[in-house]
Amino acid sequence: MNYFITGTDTGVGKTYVTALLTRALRSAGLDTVALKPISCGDREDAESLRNAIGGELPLDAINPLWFDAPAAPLVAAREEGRTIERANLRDWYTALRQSRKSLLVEGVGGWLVPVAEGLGGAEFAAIFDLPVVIVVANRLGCINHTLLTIESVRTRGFTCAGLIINHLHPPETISERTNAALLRELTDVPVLFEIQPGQRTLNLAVA
Ligand SMILES: Nc1ncnc2c1ncn2[C@@H]1O[C@H](COP(=O)(O)OP(=O)(O)OP(=O)(O)O)[C@@H](O)[C@H]1O
Ligand SMILES: C[C@H](N)[C@H](N)CCCCCC(=O)O
Ligand SMILES: [Mg+2]
Repeated sequence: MNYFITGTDTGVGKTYVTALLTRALRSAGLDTVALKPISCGDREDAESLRNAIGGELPLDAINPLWFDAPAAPLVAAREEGRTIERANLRDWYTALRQSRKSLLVEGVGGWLVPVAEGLGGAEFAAIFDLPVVIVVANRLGCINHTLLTIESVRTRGFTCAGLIINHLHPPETISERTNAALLRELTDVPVLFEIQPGQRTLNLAVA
C-alpha cells in the first residue's frame, strides 16, 4: 500500500492518520515505512511517524529536510537562505522505495502548498508518483476544501485513491453531523476510513 497523504488543510490530522495506518499495516505484516520529506515549524510530525515504525529508522532518514519557520516550505527555506532541491528529494525517495514494500508519504499542509522556487505542491507530490489520499478534518468548510482538492489532484494527473475523514472531536453541529454522508453523495472518491476522536488503532478490514 503506497500513498501520498495530503489534506484539506494544515492541522487536519495527516500525521495522526498516517501513524495509525502505518501501525495497522505493519501489524498486518506489511513492511511499511512512513515518510515526512519536509517539516516546517517542528519535527513532531516526523517523530510521530518514527514512533509508528517502532524507531526502525533514524529521524533524518524519514525526514531529510526540516525548517524552523512554521510556514510553507518555500517561505521557511527563504527565511534560512536554504534551497530545496527536487533531485535530492527524488534520490532520497528512490533509495528508500527500492527496499520497502509499502510507503506512506506525508505532504506539507494542504495539497497546493508551495514547496520551493518553481516547485508547487503538485510538482512536489509528483516526485513520489503515488496515488493520493486526502485527509479531511470533519469541520465546517471541509466540503468545499475536499471537492477543490479532489479536482486539483485529478486535473494534475494524479489518482485520487480515497478520502480519510477525520473526526477531531464529537460532531457538534449540523455540518459536522452531515459532512461524511454528503461527501459520499457528492464524490466518487471512496471514503477509505473514518477516524474517531482519540482513535488509537485502525481495522484495515473496513476499507
Ligand atoms: N482523530 C483525532 N483524535 C484526536 N486528536 C487528533 C485526531 N486527529 C488529529 N488530532 C490531533 O490534532 C492535531 C493536528 O493533527 P496532525 O498534526 O496530525 O495534523 P497535520 O495535518 O499532520 O498537520 P500539519 O499540516 O502540521 O502536518 C494534533 O495535535 C493531533 O494529535
Ligand atoms: C507549519 C505547519 N505545521 C505546516 N508544516 C506547514 C503549513 C503551511 C501552510 C501554508 C498555507 O497553506 O498557508
Ligand atoms: Mg503533519
